[in-house]
Amino acid sequence: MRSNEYLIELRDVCVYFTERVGLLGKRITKALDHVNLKVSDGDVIAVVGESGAGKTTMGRVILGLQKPTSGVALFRGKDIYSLRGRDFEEFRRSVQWVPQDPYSSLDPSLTIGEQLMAPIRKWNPKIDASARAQELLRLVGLIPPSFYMNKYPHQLSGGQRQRIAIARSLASNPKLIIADEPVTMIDSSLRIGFINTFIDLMRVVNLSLIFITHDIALARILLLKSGKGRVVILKDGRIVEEGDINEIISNPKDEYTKILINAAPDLKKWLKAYEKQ
Ligand SMILES: Nc1ncnc2c1ncn2[C@@H]1O[C@H](COP(=O)(O)OP(=O)(O)OP(=O)(O)O)[C@@H](O)[C@H]1O
Repeated sequence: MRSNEYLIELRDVCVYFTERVGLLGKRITKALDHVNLKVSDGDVIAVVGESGAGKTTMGRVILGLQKPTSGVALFRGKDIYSLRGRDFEEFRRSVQWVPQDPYSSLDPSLTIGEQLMAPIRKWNPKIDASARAQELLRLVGLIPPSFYMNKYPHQLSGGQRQRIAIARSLASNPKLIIADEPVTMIDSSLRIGFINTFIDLMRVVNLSLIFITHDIALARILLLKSGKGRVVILKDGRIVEEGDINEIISNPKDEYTKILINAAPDLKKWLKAYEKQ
């Protein structure tokens, strides 16, 4: 595949943060360390790692928010950090972010309708913003949409707010959504419903998804339900394993992957049942 056929490509990307320690000393954190990643249209990638592994930094590099210290991040074969004019607009439209905490991304003083219609008008000035906002609400399972249009964020549950954040990320008709621990703040009983929402969206809207999580069991559910995709295991800024989730879970090559598996009780049960087969 030629590089411009990938939606996103990270080539040998390093992100090093240098902090002063005392008067003369400095500490270097290798948030990403020689990372290579290829994302094609329609891909589902679960990025799994413990706190501090570099997951959010990887997302920020792809979003154009964190310039690599070295290496390149490409959007359709062009360096994200050199994009200008139309290419930059196309990139901004195509790659969107669903944050962990919808409180931080929603404006408490605006109704849900207003928060959705603003980006719709920005990206598609010619379409009926109200109709499109209601269509997006329906897509993320908030039905009837008219009920939600005039509500304020504080009038909704955490799960509903997170669905609004997903709807808003769709306003530009993106090609890729990067969801950073999108279900962490949601009650565990509702998480599977969220995973289903993402999977439905990918089918209906033809999206690629990078799903960031510390929970390898959740990654497995996402990948199995979507019927495609792969897992990327990040540790200390490095990709230690990448591939089919079931293969990696049943035959982890890296000690760190074993630690992640042991930290997920559901997976241990699944592995036992799998070994008995
Ligand atoms: N702006 C920054 N300045 C200094 N160090 C940073 C900065 N941003 C991230 N780091 C460090 O880089 C490493 C990776 O951070 P990152 O937020 O990408 O990890 P993460 O896997 O997303 O963790 P979490 O699951 O806790 O969000 C951490 O050690 C973090 O402290």
